Amino acid sequence: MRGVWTTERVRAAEERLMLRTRPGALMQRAAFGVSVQAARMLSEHAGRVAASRVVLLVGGGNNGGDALWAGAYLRRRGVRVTAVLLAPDRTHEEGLAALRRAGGHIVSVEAGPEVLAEADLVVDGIVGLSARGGLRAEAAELADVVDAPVLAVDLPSGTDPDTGQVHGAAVRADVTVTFGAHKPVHVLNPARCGHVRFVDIGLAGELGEPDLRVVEAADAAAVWPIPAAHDDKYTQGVTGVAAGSSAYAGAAVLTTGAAVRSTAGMVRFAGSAAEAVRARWPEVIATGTVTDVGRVQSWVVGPGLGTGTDGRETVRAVLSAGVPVCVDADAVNLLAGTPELLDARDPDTPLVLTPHAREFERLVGAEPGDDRVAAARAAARRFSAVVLLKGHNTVVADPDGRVLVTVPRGSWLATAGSGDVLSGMIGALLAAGTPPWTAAGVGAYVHAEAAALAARGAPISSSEVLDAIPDAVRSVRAMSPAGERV
Ligand SMILES: NC(=O)C1=CN([C@@H]2O[C@H](COP(=O)(O)OP(=O)(O)OC[C@H]3O[C@@H](n4cnc5c(N)ncnc54)[C@H](OP(=O)(O)O)[C@@H]3O)[C@@H](O)[C@H]2O)[C@@H](O)CC1
Ligand SMILES: [K+]
Repeated sequence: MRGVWTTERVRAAEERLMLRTRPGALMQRAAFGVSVQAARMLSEHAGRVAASRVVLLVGGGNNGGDALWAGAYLRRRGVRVTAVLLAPDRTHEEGLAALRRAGGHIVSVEAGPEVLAEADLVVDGIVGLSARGGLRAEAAELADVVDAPVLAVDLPSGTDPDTGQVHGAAVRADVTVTFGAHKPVHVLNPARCGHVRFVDIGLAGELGEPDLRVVEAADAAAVWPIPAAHDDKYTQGVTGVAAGSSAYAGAAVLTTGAAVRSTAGMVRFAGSAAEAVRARWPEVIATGTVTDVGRVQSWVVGPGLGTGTDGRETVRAVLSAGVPVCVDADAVNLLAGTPELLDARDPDTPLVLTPHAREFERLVGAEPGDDRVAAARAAARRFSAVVLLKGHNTVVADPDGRVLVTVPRGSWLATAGSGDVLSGMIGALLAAGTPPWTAAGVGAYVHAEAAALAARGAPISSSEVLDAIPDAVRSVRAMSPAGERV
């Protein structure tokens, strides 16, 4: 898993590191990294480095200082560098002096549109970790006329470093160079950041435990249940699915199918859509009610269940079964309407709640808001459950405060029934004994991978996501040396 640290933690780490380094050394390391990436982009986009034109947008802080120093380094490679000063009275002095010495041009904001029109590359050094709110008017006007590729220093200006949210105007970068650590914006708003490149400034030893973690292919490969010589149909776990209704048989078929496709374990189904489930998935043992179903090692409850009395009693029965439960869709709504249902749960029974934003609002009484990580964390603590908050970024919070996020790869999952597929996958992982936080995070990762594989650039349905689960598992195992070893 890749670690992500908030602004506060990065600043504290930088302060500790600065006590042991010569003044200005960190900025120069950072800026050198920016200049290397800039040269790479110039080669790619302009076909040359020397004699190409770079425009630096320079705000009134150290982010602007980084841009100015990077400009000075680029001058050594024969690049024509022009700095546009957005806060002339607060410009980083050493950086400005370094660019001047190196032969860079300095212009005021008024000249910005003219120099930008000639640029082969624009370096965004408007604002970094101190960013608050969207771009201010002058910066916004300049950002608006940029046509050339953009390299953002630390983060695209105008995005919130800790939530990735944009309120107002913001830069859209092709490449973002981050120093010493990945920050939340880099994983929560990849659309604004473009490709994120890491520059090591020696911070690693000062950072401590990450605030967030990003799920990677290796994590999925390491935990995905793959049958070995000693396994039989029971050792990978039996998933129970309580989903669907006469009105929503499709949800039952999708949820059950996702559990079938995810592992070699067995799947049992309970509900009024048993006939439809049996017809589509002959390997499933399907019965009418939860009480008839026999032993399972996990339950998935909720998709298409309805919010009537039958649904409520199903949720109650499942929560009192003493096995891990993934609570999705209508089961989340039922918990929101009847919180006492949770009393049926033994406090030691692991629970994964998988709300989307509207379900989350019903459950918690407030929208997730800008800080979705904080919202998911608070809900996890409140319900003593893993909370998987769906959205463009899926956020998975454990009651102990740990948070996983998945980085979106397109919006392919914005299709009816995709949540049903996810809950079936998580249920199968829970049945195999995967700890709930990991099951939810890794389930979401492979779900997104399945969608990306199925889509290949065109819109898809949830059935196609479901069919692509085995390919997604193969793909994460192939991407990861850990997967090869399993
Ligand atoms: N610490 C280190 O060791 C290292 C730090 N490094 C670098 O320092 C950067 C942090 O620098 P920083 O703290 O000087 O502030 P920075 O982000 O440049 O902001 C400047 C000023 O902009 C303003 N402003 C706020 N919001 C705004 C908006 N939306 N639109 C426009 N303007 C806005 C606000 O001023 P205000 O006008 O509100 O008084 C703010 O004070 C960090 O991201 C990294 O690049 C690297 O060199 C590595 C070593
Ligand atoms: K920036």
